[in-house]
Amino acid sequence: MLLRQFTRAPNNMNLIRRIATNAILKNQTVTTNIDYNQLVLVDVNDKNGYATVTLNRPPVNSFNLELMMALSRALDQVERNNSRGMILTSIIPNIFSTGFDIRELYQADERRLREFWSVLQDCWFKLYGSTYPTAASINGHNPAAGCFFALCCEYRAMVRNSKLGISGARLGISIPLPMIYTMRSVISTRQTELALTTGTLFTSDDALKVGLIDDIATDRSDAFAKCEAFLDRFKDIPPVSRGYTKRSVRQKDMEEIAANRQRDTDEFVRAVLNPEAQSSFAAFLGK
Ligand SMILES: CCCC/C=C\CC(=O)SCCNC(=O)CCNC(=O)[C@H](O)C(C)(C)COP(=O)(O)OP(=O)(O)OC[C@H]1O[C@@H](n2cnc3c(N)ncnc32)[C@H](O)[C@@H]1OP(=O)(O)O
Repeated sequence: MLLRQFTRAPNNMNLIRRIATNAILKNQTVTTNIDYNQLVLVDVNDKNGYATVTLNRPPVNSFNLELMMALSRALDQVERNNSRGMILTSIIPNIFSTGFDIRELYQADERRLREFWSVLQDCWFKLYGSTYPTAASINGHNPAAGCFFALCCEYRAMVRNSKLGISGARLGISIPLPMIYTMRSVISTRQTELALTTGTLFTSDDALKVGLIDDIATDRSDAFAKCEAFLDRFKDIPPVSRGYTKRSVRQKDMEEIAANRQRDTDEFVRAVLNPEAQSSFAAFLGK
């Protein structure tokens, strides 16, 4: 009960979340027969109160609408459980995520595409705007959208010999604002612009040098242990003041997206349906 009070969101952020949620309640595509609890696993460690959120869509954890929805539900669960912290990771041994499922983008149905982006926005509000401490245990390659979710966290440990970055430029996709704001919250504006306009995929050494990750790990269990050690740093910090401060740092970005959610979605649809991007997707899929 006490913990619930400590971790409650500031009122203005509740408003942002309400605006955000209302926007997607209209026109939702109904997806049936999906076991969302299996696509993203949520496990809470009783000893330290940390939740582990594990992406579980082999072979490469590509984000289709269903995986995105499962992540959104998992983040709700973490919030509801009043977890003391959260570690985002993947079940696949050497891959965190391949990013968006190209099959979701190629010759996409516009209505489903809009819903896809709307759910991504939700995930962003929930993860980037979370009050509890967050860490990403990057156990392998993480190009594109998976990198975006890892960057929403407060800390990243990545196993050596993996690559990470938001590579959309290589496919002819312009990068939407939530991704820009999120990367800019981790590295400088100059480095963000450079990374996103070149679609750079950073080696672990280069990612560490530029500040995209905080530590290099020897393997997945080392990455996970490093994430736990990061979360432990907040053990003696009162959570409510910590949460408010984190939210205040990130608030401007979220207010801007909440106020321009429709425009952000229109931009995403335009970016994905543009002929240059569509021919990259076709080439990827061997069409
Ligand atoms: C406006 C949007 C903002 C822009 C930002 C991001 C958008 C995106 O996220 S677009 C997606 C970008 N992602 C990529 O370009 C990554 C491409 N994939 C890879 O580099 C490798 O697959 C990876 C390093 C992740 C893993 O390599 P391997 O372990 O060698 O596996 P395979 O390459 O053999 O892949 C296995 C299997 O999965 C299929 N696959 C891989 N990625 C995707 C994907 N993004 N979408 C759909 N399918 C994907 C791949 O084709 C293989 O399929 P099969 O040949 O049928 O086995």
